[in-house]
Amino acid sequence: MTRRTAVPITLLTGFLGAGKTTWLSRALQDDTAGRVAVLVNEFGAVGIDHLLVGTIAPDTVLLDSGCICCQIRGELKDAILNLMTQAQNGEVPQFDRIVIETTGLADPSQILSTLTFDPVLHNQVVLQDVVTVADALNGASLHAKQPEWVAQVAAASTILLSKTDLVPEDRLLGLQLRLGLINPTAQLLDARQCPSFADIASDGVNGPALTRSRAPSHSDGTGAQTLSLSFDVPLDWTGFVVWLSALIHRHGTNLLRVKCLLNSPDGIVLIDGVGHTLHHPRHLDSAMPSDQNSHLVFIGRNLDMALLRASFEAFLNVKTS
Ligand SMILES: Nc1nc2c(ncn2[C@@H]2O[C@H](COP(=O)(O)OP(=O)(O)OP(=O)(O)O)[C@@H](O)[C@H]2O)c(=O)[nH]1
Repeated sequence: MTRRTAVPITLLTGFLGAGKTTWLSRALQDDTAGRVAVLVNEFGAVGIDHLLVGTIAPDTVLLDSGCICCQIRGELKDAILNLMTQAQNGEVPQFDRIVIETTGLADPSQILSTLTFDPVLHNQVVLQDVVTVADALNGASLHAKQPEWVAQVAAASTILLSKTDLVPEDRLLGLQLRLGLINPTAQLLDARQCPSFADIASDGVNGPALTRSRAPSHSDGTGAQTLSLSFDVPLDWTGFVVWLSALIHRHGTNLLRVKCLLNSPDGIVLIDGVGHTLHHPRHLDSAMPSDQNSHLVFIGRNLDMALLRASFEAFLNVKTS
């Protein structure tokens, strides 16, 4: 029996809303992508990213809710081993690379340790790249205060700067300097100019920065909370926009991430917010959960999530589950 060589793993990390899914979707569509299996870990009871990526890579696996780095490391290992077995049995297509997209709140050093030192995984997979997407718009202010952001930057073999189109050159230079101070060995690239896995390949000199990561470790005590709301009735758009704007205005610094996949009369719309920034809504052709419900996910710190739900329901006159 021929023994399969270890499958390379690309660990894709970056703070909430940095642009991980955007870059990954692009890389998967590149002609040189090859055969890729994707594992997505999301913070929040309702996964949205796997739906977006899943339209491109149908075998995308959503890991159960919970942070990969502290709660479900066993599940990550099982998911990898399951994938390998399924590919061997012909139940899923063969793949030459595994990409793991972590939640924006994961400290990669814990995951690196599992991938590198687990005695079973050790023979099956090899960690090839640690790619950290750093948000040029929010990186220098909002994210830099978060311990997970520092840990992600510190662990990178490649840092992909996203949203460079949204910031002036001088601000970009400031952030680049800062990133270089935290992790002087990572290669620093513009995410929009590097659309493929070949672009981000580290040269082997850097290697995954397991031992260099001295950033504070992430624990459940960071105070991050998540709220997921689902509903199946049409939404009052004007009311929703007013409510969301007020929420972001009031809680922008504590509200780390908003993601809404809405079933509207005009089709499926994705609304994306990072801190105070609300990105342009995007119409999606597919990527709707089979239940056809609308889903909202909020991630924040020091927020009263019960109050947030009550406020949404009262303002929009919608009952959520
Ligand atoms: N203008 C601009 N917008 C971007 C860029 N990259 C990402 N975005 C937008 O930023 C928002 C968040 O991007 P995602 O790719 O969902 O970020 P993420 O890191 O996967 O988010 P989480 O999984 O929630 O942590 C989306 O609305 C994207 O369209 C970029 O380079 N330029």
